[in-house]
Amino acid sequence: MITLALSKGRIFTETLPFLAAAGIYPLEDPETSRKLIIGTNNPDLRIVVVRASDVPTYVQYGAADMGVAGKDSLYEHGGSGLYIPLDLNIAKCRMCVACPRDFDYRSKVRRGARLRIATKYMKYSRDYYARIGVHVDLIKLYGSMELAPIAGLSDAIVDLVSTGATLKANDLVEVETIDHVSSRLIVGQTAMKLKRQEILPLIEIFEKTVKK
Ligand SMILES: Nc1ncnc2c1ncn2[C@@H]1O[C@H](COP(=O)(O)OP(=O)(O)OP(=O)(O)O)[C@@H](O)[C@H]1O
Ligand SMILES: O=P(O)(O)OC[C@H]1O[C@H](OP(=O)(O)OP(=O)(O)O)[C@H](O)[C@@H]1O
Repeated sequence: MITLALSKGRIFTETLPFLAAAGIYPLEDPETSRKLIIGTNNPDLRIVVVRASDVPTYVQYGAADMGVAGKDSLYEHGGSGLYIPLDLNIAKCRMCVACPRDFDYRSKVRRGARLRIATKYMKYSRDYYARIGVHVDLIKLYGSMELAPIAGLSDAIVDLVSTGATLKANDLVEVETIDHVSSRLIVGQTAMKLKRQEILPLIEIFEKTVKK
């Protein structure tokens, strides 16, 4: 039995074509079902539905053999116990710094002002600002980052941006791009050893299905 960890929403939806290429179809839709373990037409493959940021943890500890996780989740997790054999090139977005239109981010950074940054992505933010040598105070949030600068909680945010619609709707502008993000196929190191024969053919099919 192979257990695949997916988060519902865009990762689940965008992974479906890869599963279909391998002749695999989930028996239920996580958007409508409350079940967290979903069978497929292949009795040897099941899907566990977890939070996007929990996918690497399930795979690391062998509770799932494989998973699909965004580069953001993988970076925050650290990658311990994981192989990352394939960039599926799905759920594409970018990790950005954004702030209110009227906040002079560049001159504050230039003058060495200590910035308050609200984010869900503590490691990405810490490493980025350490790399460029800027002192920041990080405030950990779990969602709706765009509200923080409007509500006066922070000067700026580090968050994922795709179309830019959420920033625009909240009068924020992107001032730095930290990284380009897409989702990756991940495999647990133990699973790769013990279930190699089942996993390798799947990786091969997924690889042929990647859209460049
Ligand atoms: N607006 C977006 N457009 C495209 N891809 C995105 C976007 N936002 C996030 N992603 C990518 O899709 C992945 C899954 O996003 P999803 O919204 O399901 O989870 P999340 O809310 O970021 O995480 P969690 O549920 O663990 O808090 C993210 O890890 C990221 O890589
Ligand atoms: O640039 P955009 O296309 O507006 O996407 C950016 C938004 O997407 C993500 O949120 P989340 O996944 O929680 O929400 P979503 O369902 O709106 O994408 C991210 O945290 C932003 O809020």
